[in-house]
Amino acid sequence: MTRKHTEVAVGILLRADGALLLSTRPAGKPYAGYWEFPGGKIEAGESVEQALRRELIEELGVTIGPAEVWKVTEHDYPHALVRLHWCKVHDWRGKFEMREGQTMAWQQWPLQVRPVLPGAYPVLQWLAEERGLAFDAAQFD
Ligand SMILES: Nc1nc2c([nH]c(=O)n2[C@H]2C[C@H](O)[C@@H](COP(=O)(O)OP(=O)(O)OP(=O)(O)O)O2)c(=O)[nH]1
Repeated sequence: MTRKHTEVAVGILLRADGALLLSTRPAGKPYAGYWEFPGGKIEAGESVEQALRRELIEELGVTIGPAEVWKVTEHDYPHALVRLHWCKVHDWRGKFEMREGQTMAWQQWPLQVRPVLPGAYPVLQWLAEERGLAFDAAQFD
């Protein structure tokens, strides 16, 4: 039987100084406590951009400006087969509030947080390559 994909919108929030935003997965979700990029499941009828805007208001209290899909990846977890639609985001407004009890961290390279969701490894690899840096996924398990 083929598994149905769960479509997910994910935001790579990039600060002017190059730092990117990661946050921890809230208690009660699969992989609770793992670091991830903010985002969540796309609901019926939503575009990636709409889903991302809604999720970031729900999770972080910030409203993002324009967001275009940069990469699409897939990851097969025991709990779900996910298709991740990654958007780089440079503009947002509002004050960050952890509305789901998570922790957030602006990270410069090399990233300091562990563990990171494995579904985010390919994008971390591309982001590192853009900066001419090496990325070793094994360090983030
Ligand atoms: N947000 C986010 N999800 C990711 C990343 N990498 C990755 O594999 N995923 C996967 C984990 C989950 O299976 C899925 C996101 O679903 P979720 O459960 O966090 O979404 P949600 O907030 O809409 O959840 P829900 O409570 O409404 O069910 O995507 C990432 O960097 N960020």
